[in-house]
Formats: sequence, structure tokens, C-alpha cells
Amino acid sequence: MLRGPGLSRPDAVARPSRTEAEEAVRTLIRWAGDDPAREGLVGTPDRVVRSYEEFFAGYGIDPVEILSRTFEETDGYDEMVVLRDIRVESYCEHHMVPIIGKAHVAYLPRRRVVGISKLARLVEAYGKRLQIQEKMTAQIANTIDEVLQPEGVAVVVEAQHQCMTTRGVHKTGVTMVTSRMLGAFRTDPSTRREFLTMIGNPSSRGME
Ligand SMILES: Nc1nc2c(ncn2[C@@H]2O[C@H](COP(=O)(O)OP(=O)(O)OP(=O)(O)O)[C@@H](O)[C@H]2O)c(=O)[nH]1
Ligand SMILES: [Zn+2]
Repeated sequence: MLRGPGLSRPDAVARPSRTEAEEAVRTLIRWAGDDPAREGLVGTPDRVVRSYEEFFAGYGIDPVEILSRTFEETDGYDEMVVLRDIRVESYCEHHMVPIIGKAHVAYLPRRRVVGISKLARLVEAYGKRLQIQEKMTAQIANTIDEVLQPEGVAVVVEAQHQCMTTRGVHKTGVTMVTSRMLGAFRTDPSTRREFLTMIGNPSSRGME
């Protein structure tokens, strides 16, 4: 199985126990200025830890494994495959607040295709981690490129960063757009144009 940098799980880090994680939440509640022992907050550390299991589920998913089942019986299909408007829920690694947006993923198959849900699962595997958008965009594209070895891969992510809306600079309605084009999407302007037309022009669209 292919293993490139950033393709599989990060090196195992010593994971604290669940009790330690809950205690850390109590510390943050005290830091916020409240009493973790009061009725409304007693169950909160447990809920936060369970929420973290969802928010960061990507660390338990092997992105390479997701793409490992492919289909070769395509009757020679060699046109672009595009999955657009895949919802992205990620978490900014600087402030640990949500990054919410959409990903558009395309590839030009070389002999084999992958089940289309797997592209959305791949976005999920990298999204549900602490991220910066550039890295997440590159990881999605690089994994498809290395595992499927297609003629080309294109990934565009459009997202809003809550670290810019609910704190800090407090700018709402700002969308960050990142892209990574590989193979034909990078070298052939008409392939790139076809992809950008299929997803619409990201810079002119609102984030529904
Ligand atoms: N390039 C990039 N920057 C990000 C992303 N998510 C958050 N940031 C930025 O990361 C930067 C961290 O900057 P710092 O100066 O270290 O942190 P800070 O003092 O909290 O910065 P402010 O957000 O400006 O208040 C900020 O400019 C964030 O807007 C991302 O996905 N990509
Ligand atoms: Zn941030």
C-alpha cells in the first residue's frame, strides 16, 4: 500500500485518558470564569469530550484506505469526474474554532475510478482534524494523486474561518479560497477551465 508524507495518520501521540481530558475542560471552564461544579456545567466535560471525538474523528481514519477500492470496468471512461459542494467542517489549528465551507474535488481517471462517496469521505478524513486550509487542500489532492495515479487532480476549498468572525479581526462574509491542481489540471489550461466552469467561479459565489 502507498504511504507518502501526510497520507496516513500522524505519528501516534501519547493520548491522555478520558478523565484527564475531562479535567482539562473543567480547567478551561474555571479559566472562563465559571464554576464547573454548578448544576448546568457538571455534565459539560463529558459532552465536550464526546464532541471532540466527533470533531477530530479524522485522526482515526486512514485516508489511503478510503481510496483503496477502485473499479476498472468503466468502458474506457476518461472524462473528468467532479464532486462539487462537499460540505467541509474543519477546525483551525491556531484557535481550535470551526472552519466551515465547501470542497470541490475532480480527477481525470486513468483506467480506474473510485466510488464517488470516497471522495467525500476523504474530505471528511482531513477535515476532521486541526488544520490550516492550505494544508487540507493539498492533502486531499496529494492523496488522490498518489493512490489513484490519475491523469490529473483538482481540489478547490472555499471556507469561512470562525477565528476571523467570532474573535480577532471580526470580519464576517469573508471566504478563503484555496486550490491545488495537479497533472492535466495544472498543465492544460482548457482542462483547468472546464473544471472551474463546472464548479462555478468560487470567487463570485456566496457561501450558502
Ligand atoms: N493561512 C492560513 N491562516 C489561517 C488559517 N486559519 C487561521 N489562520 C490565521 O492564522 C493566523 C494566526 O496568527 P497569530 O498572529 O499567530 O494569531 P492571533 O494573534 O490570534 O491573530 P489574529 O487572528 O489576527 O487575532 C491568523 O492570521 C489567522 O487568521 C488558515 O487556514 N490558513
Ligand atoms: Zn484560527
